[in-house]
Amino acid sequence: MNHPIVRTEDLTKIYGQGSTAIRALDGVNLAIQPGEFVAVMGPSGCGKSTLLHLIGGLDRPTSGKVFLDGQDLTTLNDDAVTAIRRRKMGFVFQFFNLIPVLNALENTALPMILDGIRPAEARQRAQEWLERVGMGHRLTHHPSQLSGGEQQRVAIARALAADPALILADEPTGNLDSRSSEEIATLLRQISSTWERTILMVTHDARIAAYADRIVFLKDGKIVDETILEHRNGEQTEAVLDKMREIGD
Ligand SMILES: Nc1ncnc2c1ncn2[C@@H]1O[C@H](COP(=O)(O)OP(=O)(O)OP(=O)(O)O)[C@@H](O)[C@H]1O
Repeated sequence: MNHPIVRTEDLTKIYGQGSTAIRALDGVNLAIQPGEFVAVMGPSGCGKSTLLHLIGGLDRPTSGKVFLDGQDLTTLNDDAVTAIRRRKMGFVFQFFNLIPVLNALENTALPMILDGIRPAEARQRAQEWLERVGMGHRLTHHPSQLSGGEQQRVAIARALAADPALILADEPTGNLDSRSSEEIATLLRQISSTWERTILMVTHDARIAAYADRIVFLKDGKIVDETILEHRNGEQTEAVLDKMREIGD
């Protein structure tokens, strides 16, 4: 078996104290293999965002560990976690988070330039990834000149261009219509299958989750079920919906 890119060990997050304490995550053990595309689903408030934030080093657990590429993030100071986040993780958000005054190429190149990569090389890598995600014809467009689906493609190129070990996607289709959502899910599938990148995605949408290799179901902060998908092209949406009903939405 491969060495996992991500592994959590009894990951627990408690918000607040005493009688108002909320156990948002409760002893989560999850391993994600290189090149795997994993979706996390579960009812509202079950801890999906908390899990993504802890793995992404955006917040710290109450107890338990997060290993990224074998390194325990929970033992590092904030500066070291920030450096790992910048070099080893790519984030994709629901609202794209592109910089309005920069064009697609500049948005994609900026994180690399901030990380010390020469601007010419950063722009070249940015252009290559924009072409791969189907945005080669929109390099000089600004976010306001792009559709939601196109903006998300730019955000995905930006996340990939720095060659991260892990892509974390938080409701990447949450702000898109159903056609654009399926196109973005198809692109994420391709990023995993063709370019062998590792993806952890949180989603409410069973149709989108059905493009992953594996779906992990969370409830009340615990992993309660897991489904390995055979088709990975959205065809098994009904089976995912059945599982969600079984778990209780
Ligand atoms: N900063 C915080 N302070 C206190 N409680 C919090 C905080 N963040 C999250 N929670 C609580 O922790 C639990 C898990 O929240 P989380 O946002 O991880 O759930 P989720 O599954 O992502 O929900 P949704 O699907 O609605 O986005 C919820 O009960 C939430 O109210």
